[in-house]
Amino acid sequence: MENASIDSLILKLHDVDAVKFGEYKLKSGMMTPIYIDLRVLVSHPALMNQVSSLIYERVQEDGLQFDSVCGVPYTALPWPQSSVPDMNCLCSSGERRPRTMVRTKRLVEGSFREGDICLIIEDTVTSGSSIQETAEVLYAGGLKVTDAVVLMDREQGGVEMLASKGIRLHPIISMFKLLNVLLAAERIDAKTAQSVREFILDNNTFSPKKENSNGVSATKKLYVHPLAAKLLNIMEEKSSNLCVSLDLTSSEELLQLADSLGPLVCILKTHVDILRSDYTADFNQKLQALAEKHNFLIFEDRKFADIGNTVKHQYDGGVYQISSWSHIVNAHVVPGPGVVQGLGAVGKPLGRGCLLIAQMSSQGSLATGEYTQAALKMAEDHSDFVIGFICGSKITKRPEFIHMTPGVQMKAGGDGFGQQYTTPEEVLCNKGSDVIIVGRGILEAPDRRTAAESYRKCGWKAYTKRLGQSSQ
Ligand SMILES: O=c1ccn([C@@H]2O[C@H](COP(=O)(O)O)[C@@H](O)[C@H]2O)c(=O)[nH]1
Repeated sequence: MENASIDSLILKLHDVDAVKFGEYKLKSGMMTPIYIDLRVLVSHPALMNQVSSLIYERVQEDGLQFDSVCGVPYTALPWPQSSVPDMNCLCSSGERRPRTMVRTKRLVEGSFREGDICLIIEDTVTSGSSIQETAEVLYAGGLKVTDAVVLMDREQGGVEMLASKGIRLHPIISMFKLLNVLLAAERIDAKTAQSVREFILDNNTFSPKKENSNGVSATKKLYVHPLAAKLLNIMEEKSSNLCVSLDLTSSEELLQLADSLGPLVCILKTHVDILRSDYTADFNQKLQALAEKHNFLIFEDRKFADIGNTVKHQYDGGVYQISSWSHIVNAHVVPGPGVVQGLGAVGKPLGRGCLLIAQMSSQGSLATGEYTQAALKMAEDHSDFVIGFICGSKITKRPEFIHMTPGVQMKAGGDGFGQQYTTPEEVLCNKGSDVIIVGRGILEAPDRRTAAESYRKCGWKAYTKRLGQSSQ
């Protein structure tokens, strides 16, 4: 499915007022700053044709197998006829029909055989409950439902809720994509886009997530990668969400500092390729021993960015043999999913985890908008290896992913080479990140240990404040 056709559709939907910003009430009673009203499409046949083509494309691209199609009443009720014209189209009598009609009419209209698979088509999904209600009616009629296609996913838990009921949702437009396109076209300003993003992230309707929304305790979280669970346990045990970035050129100095700061950090980050000639293979073993002694994870900030086969070798072999000693590595998403697959081939059997670089702290970074969303999608598709993100702010409420933010110092500012610093409070309380990554804020301090302790204290206080817990 071409990005350009989705982008053009989003702009046209905005033109015809199918996307509105303001104060609106959803079916559930929830107030929302954005409302999607696709009923207007009946007055715009050309636009409806474009929607139908995109639905058809999605059906083909995702290889969906089904015997008949059913639209969710009322807006999407006629959509199957135009979207999948050669298919047997059914109509279900859902909750929204008057009761008398339900009693007097068949629940499912159209011809079908018991056990047929019916594809559901919907206009907009918030919680997924309308698709679920339609599916119930179809089940009662003897049909099976495995998949549903939706034009607009508000990204408020519908995908997860339906997945929990055995229905895969295939969205064409997602809320974050829509906001990015409208923002890029200057149809909305950055403030509006941000407030809608925050609303969406704060109003997830899928209850298992709500139960885990604090996310502070590994034991409270579902579906967490074992390494992410270990990290969350370390954070709680040590009251630390500080990742220290030891960007030093001497192995000896690095190891000494690791021993000194080890008790204060949950992660120790390295750039092993900046070490000078005093690097020897036993550096890896010594660092591992310190990680055991002080209970921290090692994160080699290698930022892999090549095709799968190459990163596999870079991770596993070469001078540094990174996979043998680093619990966590990271990767740019620019090569596509092959980079995660290549790293995963090495890292998964070793129980390692990967962070995807969804955003960067440097000025003028190109890792924004759609790129960030692509990183999120890649993480979702590889959650058996990806444990979270390098990012400036929380990009997903999915509890299995940990957000780690570099470019942190006690005072906001920069370094003259494009690095941009934000304070721990801003990153953890306002941007919703989980872990702060601090390098020169500690390395250039007159007393590194005292500085690290200040960052630990301040970081943990801000994090626990956000989670509504008391700091220790
Ligand atoms: O977007 C990014 C990604 C990685 N980094 C790395 O974090 C540290 C930050 O060091 P400071 O001294 O605190 O600036 C460094 O190792 C970077 O390579 C980043 O800064 N931004």
